[in-house]
Amino acid sequence: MSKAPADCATKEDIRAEIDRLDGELIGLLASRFGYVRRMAELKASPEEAVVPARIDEVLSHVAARAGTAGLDPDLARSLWSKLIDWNIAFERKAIAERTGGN
Ligand SMILES: O=C(O)C(=O)C[C@]1(C(=O)O)C=C[C@@H](O)C=C1
Repeated sequence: MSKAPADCATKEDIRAEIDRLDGELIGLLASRFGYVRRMAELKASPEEAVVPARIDEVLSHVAARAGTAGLDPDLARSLWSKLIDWNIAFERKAIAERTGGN
């Protein structure tokens, strides 16, 4: 059973909770990536991988939600920027391989 931070009495307790949450985060990130993979199948050319307006929207959303949740909005922006950069590179490559473009 999971323990709230205040109920953790030892460093081991805390690390067990961190490991549990990291596992959940990986599962969520893998689910998110499933949609990115599908998005790459629907885009017609590698140039479509970068969608600046949508990137701004996603970063604004996560920063706002982080702030509400008590997490630093800059941390959320930084993590999602990295994630989106990686997704863009993935999409570019996947679309180029499928269409023969570059
Ligand atoms: O919304 C898209 O078009 C996506 O491909 C998803 C996503 C993202 O990871 O959220 C990835 C790349 C785009 O430049 C913008 C957003």
